[in-house]
Amino acid sequence: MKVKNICCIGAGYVGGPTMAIIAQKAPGIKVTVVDINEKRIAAWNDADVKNIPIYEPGLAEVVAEARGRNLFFSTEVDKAIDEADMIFISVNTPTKTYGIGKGMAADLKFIELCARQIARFSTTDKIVVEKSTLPVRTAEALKSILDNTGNGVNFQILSNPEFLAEGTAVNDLQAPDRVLIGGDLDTEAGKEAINALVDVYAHWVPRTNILTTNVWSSELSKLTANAFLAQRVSSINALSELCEQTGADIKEVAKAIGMDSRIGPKFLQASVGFGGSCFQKDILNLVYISKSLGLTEVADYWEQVIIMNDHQKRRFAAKMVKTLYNTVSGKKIAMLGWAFKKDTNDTRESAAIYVADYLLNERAEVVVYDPKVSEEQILADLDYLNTRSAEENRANITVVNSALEATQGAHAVAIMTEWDAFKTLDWKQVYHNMLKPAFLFDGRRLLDRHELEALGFEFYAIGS
Ligand SMILES: NC(=O)C1=CN([C@@H]2O[C@H](COP(=O)(O)OP(=O)(O)OC[C@H]3O[C@@H](n4cnc5c(N)ncnc54)[C@H](O)[C@@H]3O)[C@@H](O)[C@H]2O)C=CC1
Ligand SMILES: O=C(O)[C@H]1O[C@H](OP(=O)(O)OP(=O)(O)OC[C@H]2O[C@@H](n3ccc(=O)[nH]c3=O)[C@H](O)[C@@H]2O)[C@H](O)[C@@H](O)[C@@H]1O
Repeated sequence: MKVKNICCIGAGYVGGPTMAIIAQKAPGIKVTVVDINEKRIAAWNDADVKNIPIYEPGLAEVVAEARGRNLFFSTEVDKAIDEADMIFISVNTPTKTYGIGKGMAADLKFIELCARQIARFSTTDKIVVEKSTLPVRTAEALKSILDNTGNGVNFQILSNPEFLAEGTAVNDLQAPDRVLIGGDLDTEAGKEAINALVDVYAHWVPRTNILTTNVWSSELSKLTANAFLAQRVSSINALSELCEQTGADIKEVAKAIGMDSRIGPKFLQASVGFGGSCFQKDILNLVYISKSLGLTEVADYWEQVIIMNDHQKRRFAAKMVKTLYNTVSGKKIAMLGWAFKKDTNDTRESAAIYVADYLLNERAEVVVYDPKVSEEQILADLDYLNTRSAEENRANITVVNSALEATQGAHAVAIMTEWDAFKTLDWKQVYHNMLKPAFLFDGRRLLDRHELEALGFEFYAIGS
């Protein structure tokens, strides 16, 4: 079967970029991305392509090329479902905040709603593709809903997890290390569905890089990949603390071990802690599944990755307080960066949120600058923690429009996100702007200690 019409439910960080690339690379396929969030869809359709809702290098150009040709954004979910022969589900699967599994399990209510909607509005056979990250065996639940509530049409369910990283999404999608497709390898209809999706990707991905497995392996591989990646960050961060106590330098250690081809150099950058919408959520999900199956040791093993990450964020904030003579009360602290990594406007689970919260508890006056994150988002992130009232947050945090403005009259500066622009900042001017001694805390190992100390800064960097 040849796919002609794709619908993707969910126009977020995954659905938007993924479908834009499919539309760009397969101009013969009509791709419609739908969402219930009208504001988001309006932004995707904004006449000025610079206003699309997700900042991702190179994405606006791809959208400009395909939008209106074979790429469409719409709120008409039902219509797009019925017209499509393949439907991607790319909705959010956050950690549950209520009931059984609260704080650990993935909340699948949005997935179930999609399944029920697909069942209700489908009048022809469909291939349904899990693009969202899901607990292993979710396809079983999807199948049950689709088969029991549908109009008698046939559904094939595939798992096709997404491995893109934010900030590099376009490149990751255009040249993926691999594409993973899980499906029912035991039936002809299952194999046909798998081949249909393989053919979509084969428009630009070499067939040798398209891996097909059974559904459960595919679902579990996604959680496993994120767990391994996050584990590397927690491992290097654990050792960064040891470096600080012993005179070793985490950058030198990372380089030394990374040159071992069995270990490899990637994902060994010590930091103030990993953030992003997925690492924590997916590991918690893995821990929850393991616990549910009675695998206590497996659960404890992976939970440690999160425990270490929380420790790293707290430790960084505590170090600031200790260095500033054990009090930051009434002191102005400039935080440079709020996004969870550079080249994205996404702030979900960013370490900056937790460090700011800690400093606000210590009654600091926090000033934030991020080149891509709005004041509205920063305040919403803090309010979401519910640590204090919205009024109290607004009284003690200020968001400004430049790094230099943020550092004016500050007691300390903290680098929270590794934006390239912070590397080339006029640090001499920053020093001049600040109260003395001028404390600088580098949570990303972005700056050169010798240069900054030569300018007069009291310099602290993670892992040295
Ligand atoms: N953000 C990332 O870099 C990656 C995320 N993932 C996974 O992809 C999934 C989606 O993540 P994001 O795109 O970041 O989430 P997101 O929150 O940016 O986007 C999800 C969208 O789905 C929409 N939605 C929810 N229910 C809907 C419904 N019933 N009908 C229509 N639209 C609906 C929401 O309005 C929202 O715009 C998650 O499972 C996540 O774990 C996987 C790889 C990378
Ligand atoms: O499932 C997902 O959502 C995605 O999660 C991550 O992608 P992402 O969170 O966008 O970004 P990463 O580059 O993985 O960074 C995650 C966090 O770890 C931090 N990090 C990363 C690498 C490193 O060496 N050190 C480090 O502190 C980053 O600063 C960031 O806060 C994975 O890299 C993707 O493969 C996956 O698809």
